[in-house]
Amino acid sequence: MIYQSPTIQVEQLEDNIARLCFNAAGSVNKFDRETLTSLDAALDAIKQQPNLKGLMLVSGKDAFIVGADITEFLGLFAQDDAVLLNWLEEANKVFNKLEDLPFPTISAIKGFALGGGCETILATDLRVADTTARIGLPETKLGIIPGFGGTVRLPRVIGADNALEWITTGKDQRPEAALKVGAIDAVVAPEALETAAIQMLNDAIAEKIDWQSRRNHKLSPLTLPKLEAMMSFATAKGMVFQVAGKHYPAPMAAVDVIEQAAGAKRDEALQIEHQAFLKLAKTEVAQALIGIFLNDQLVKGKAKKASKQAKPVNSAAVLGAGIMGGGIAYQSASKGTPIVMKDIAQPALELGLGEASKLLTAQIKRGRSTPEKMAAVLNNITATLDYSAVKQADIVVEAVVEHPKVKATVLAEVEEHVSEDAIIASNTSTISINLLAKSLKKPERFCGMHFFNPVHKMPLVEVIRGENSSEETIASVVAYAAKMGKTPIVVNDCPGFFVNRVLFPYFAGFSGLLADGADFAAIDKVMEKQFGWPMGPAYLLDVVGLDTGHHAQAVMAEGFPDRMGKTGKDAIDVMFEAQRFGQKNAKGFYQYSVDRRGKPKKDIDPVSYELLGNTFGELKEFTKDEIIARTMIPMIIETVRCLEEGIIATPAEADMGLVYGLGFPPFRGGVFRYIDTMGVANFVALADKYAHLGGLYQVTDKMRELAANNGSYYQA
Ligand SMILES: NC(=O)c1ccc[n+]([C@@H]2O[C@H](COP(=O)([O-])OP(=O)(O)OC[C@H]3O[C@@H](n4cnc5c(N)ncnc54)[C@H](O)[C@@H]3O)[C@@H](O)[C@H]2O)c1
Repeated sequence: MIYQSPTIQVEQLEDNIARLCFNAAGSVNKFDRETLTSLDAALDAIKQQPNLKGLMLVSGKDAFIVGADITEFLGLFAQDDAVLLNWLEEANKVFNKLEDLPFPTISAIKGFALGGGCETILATDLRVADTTARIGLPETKLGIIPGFGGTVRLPRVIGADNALEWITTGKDQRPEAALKVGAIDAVVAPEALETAAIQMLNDAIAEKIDWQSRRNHKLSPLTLPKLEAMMSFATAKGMVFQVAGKHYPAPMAAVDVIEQAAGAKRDEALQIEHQAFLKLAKTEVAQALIGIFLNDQLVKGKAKKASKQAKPVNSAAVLGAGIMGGGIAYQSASKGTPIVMKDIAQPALELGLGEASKLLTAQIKRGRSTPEKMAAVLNNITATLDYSAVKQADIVVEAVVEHPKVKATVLAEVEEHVSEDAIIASNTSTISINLLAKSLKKPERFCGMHFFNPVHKMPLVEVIRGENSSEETIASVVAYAAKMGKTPIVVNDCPGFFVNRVLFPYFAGFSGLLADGADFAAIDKVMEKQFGWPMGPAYLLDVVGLDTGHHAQAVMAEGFPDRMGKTGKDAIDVMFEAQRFGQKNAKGFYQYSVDRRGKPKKDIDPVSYELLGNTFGELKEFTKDEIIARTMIPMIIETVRCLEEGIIATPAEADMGLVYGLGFPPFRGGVFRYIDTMGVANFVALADKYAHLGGLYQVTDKMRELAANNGSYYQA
């Protein structure tokens, strides 16, 4: 044994080859500080070993190295520039040490080699992957750029154009794609990985492969003719701006760094990378995106824990084959849980199955599925008008029309037909879970399972705990949602549950602005372009449907009369009364048509201005800040109330619910990250300026207390 630590072991093989194995104690290898220090020491030990002729890097896990330890990032990035720069320089010395060894080196890659893992393999002279490998630099997705030499080595290995694409998109690559651009030198079967790597290393040792000139190429400036360089970078910048947009600066910074460092040798190029990294690491966007990554891990961890307590769900049933029922059936079937879809009307069943076929056909067209897979998914859906097929279901999801009496009847009926221990869940969006539970003999087996439309696209599922829901019921529904590929978040029962409870105050803020003469299209523009929502509130209401919105608003007003009770007619009422229901009947705030290529089109409609003008008078101008404050403050305060009342368990889950359920701009990280970034005291001061607008603008006592104590919702 040449070297041993809890994360790395180095042994000497025949032919004077050293085998360095990353093998941390946990389930994966990642680059935390301990592993970096260990790698440094291992390389020193290797350098001191006489007679070595080559080094092979391998992993003792299913994956090579999944990346840097992101849990260390927020704490690290909060430190002074000098500390952060020192960390970068020390880490890069280790990678340079690996690159500068006096003999050829090779990486044998299986599974993920991402971020720091990818930067490790780039520091060796040769790379062999097996068919399970996934290679890439995802850092820009976290609002930063690669910091361990990725922006320097990758363009020198695979060319500027390819590297720009890899780094700015952050996507991981399959081995065939990596081989095609020269990121790796061979792809082999998993069982042949180490043998193939040793063979290639021996070829290099025997000078059959010119590893020295490959290495020199990595240490030198990028060789690009001037005109070509200008074209590459200009094209990349145009593309990046279009895709990432102004709110996501990291991809553009990556292009700049590669361009600036193109004429430099390795060490100078690395300095350019360090400086850009330092700047990005301090941005609010990086904090928000890293926060989202960590929150996502937390939510996934909770789902994983729940699956240990869950009852296995081998077959499911959905009642109602409408928009939601059809979507739920498709999602369950395509993720491998057979499902019975029951309705009371044959045409509804045909519609539900038709929707599933449409989605599957689209996937085949995009090359993401095959006719065989499509047949298998459709075979997993049994459409029926009869309850008897529901008998063997482990879980039944009720998704019939949104009517308390109909749902009560259907729930009581289904309980008569299912097995003793089957779980029953409702996809209601507005009816109290505690109220619906009253129709069941065994309310402990019941909870809410609130999907979002369209089911196959929207990642969130709210799992709603009623006062009688058992923990096993909740755990089983959470596990089933996760098995369907969704992100489940558990909330307690209240009007609107979590997502709609915080959405409607935002709509109320929007309606208030319109009542004071604001232009809805101007509001949408600010909320989309400035704040970053995928749709502004008027457009969102059109998509949700103003009939649905009108109904849900009434439920919220009844649930929280002090804050959400209405005093007069608002913009939603005006649209509803004029039967402008939104996209569904082509008229809402906007008007909708289909363009020549068959794509849906949205236009300004003078009629809606006339209707609103008749009720609220002349249009007035509002500043961007006023628009953002008046719409966002009610949503933010209501989110805080949900946390204080225990409707949602943690700021992390609330923020993920907002990002996944409503498309809250990821670069802002969610409501709690947004307040923390602004400073709780600053937020309270801002809300106080608008307190005269009513109960939705009144901050809670606890918020005031937190502001006074200089506190925050997240701990760094
Ligand atoms: N559409 C959305 O955006 C959305 C989002 C989240 C939740 N939801 C909720 O999902 C549920 C269904 O909504 P939808 O939009 O799919 O409605 P929908 O009108 O498209 O479908 C309802 C289906 O239920 C069927 N049905 C009626 N009575 C039945 C019975 N006794 N047994 C079996 N089937 C019966 C109808 O034939 C119809 O096919 C509602 O509770 C709704 O609030 C809807």
